[in-house]
Amino acid sequence: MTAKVIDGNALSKQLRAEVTTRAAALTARGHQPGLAVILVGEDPASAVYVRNKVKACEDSGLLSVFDKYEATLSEAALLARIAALNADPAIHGILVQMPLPKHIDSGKVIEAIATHKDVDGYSVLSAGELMAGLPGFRPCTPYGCMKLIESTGVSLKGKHAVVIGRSNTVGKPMALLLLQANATVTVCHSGTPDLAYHTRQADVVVAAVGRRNTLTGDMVKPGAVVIDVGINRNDEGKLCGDVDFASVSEVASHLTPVPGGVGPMTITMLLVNTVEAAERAATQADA
Ligand SMILES: Nc1nc2c(c(=O)[nH]1)N[C@@H](CN(C=O)c1ccc(C(=O)N[C@@H](CCC(=O)O)C(=O)O)cc1)CN2
Repeated sequence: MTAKVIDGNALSKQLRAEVTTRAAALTARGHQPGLAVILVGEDPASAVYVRNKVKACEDSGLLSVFDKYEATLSEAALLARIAALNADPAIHGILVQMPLPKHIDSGKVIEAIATHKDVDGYSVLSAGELMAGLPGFRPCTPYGCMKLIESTGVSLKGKHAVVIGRSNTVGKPMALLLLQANATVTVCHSGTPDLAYHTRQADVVVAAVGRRNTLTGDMVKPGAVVIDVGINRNDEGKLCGDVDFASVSEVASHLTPVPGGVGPMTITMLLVNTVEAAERAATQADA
C-alpha cells in the first residue's frame, strides 16, 4: 500500500477561501475581524510563523495588528498591552507567540487574555470549555488535525485513535477532540513502555512528540490514518516530522507530510477562530 498524502496546503486554501467570504460579510456590516499578534524576542522560527500569520490575515481581509518587542520586555509591560487589547473593540483575537523569554510567565500571560479573544484556545477556561463540550476556541494545531482527518472521509466513530504526546497545547486537546468525534482514544507519552504495542492497534495515529523517527512503518497498522505534528530537522538540516515518512507511507492509507501538512493548518485554524470570534462579537453588538 502507498499512502495518500493529505495535502495541508490544499485544504488550507479551501478553508481560507471560506474565511475570506465570512470576513468580507462581517466587514460589510462594519465589523472587520481583527487579530493582534504579539512577538517577544528574536527566535527566528517564531518570526517566520508570526510573519505568515500576519500575511494570512491580510490575504483573507482580516485586520492585523503586529506588536514586536525586544526579548527584554517586562512581564508587566506585556500584561498591560494585553489589557489594552482586551478592551479594544476592533480586536477580536489576541495571539502571543510561544515560546516567550524565560523571565516571562507564559501561564500568566495566557490567562490575561480575555476568554472571548483567546483564539489560540490556550487558556484554562478555553480548555475547560473543550473538556465540557461547550462552544469555545479549540487550540489551532489539534483543530487543524481534526480537519485533516475529516478530509480523508474516514469516519472516527468507533475507531481506535492513538495520540503520541501529552502537551497541553496539542496532545491533551487532540485526545479530547477525538473523543468528541466518538473515537476510542489512547494517549501515549515518554513514560509509555511499549509504544509500538499501542500504535499497531490504532486506526488513527497522531504523532506530537517533537522527536524524529518516533513512528516507523513497522509500528503502524495497515490502512491507518497518520497525522504528523512534529517539526524537527534531520541530519542534513531539512525539516521533518515525528514520522518516518518513507516507511509509514508503505503501510498507512493516509499520511500528512512535513512540511505541507499540519503546519499550514495551524495558521488556517487561527483565522477560522478569529472570524468566529468576530461573528460572535458582531451578533452581540447588533442585538
Ligand atoms: N501562540 C502560539 N504559539 C505557537 C503555536 C501556536 O499555535 N500558537 N504553534 C507553534 C508554531 N506555529 C504557530 O505558531 C507554527 C508552526 C509551523 C507552521 C508551519 O506552517 N510549518 C510549515 C513549515 C515552515 C518552515 O518551513 O519552517 C509546514 O509544516 O509546512 C505554522 C505555525 C509554536 N508556537
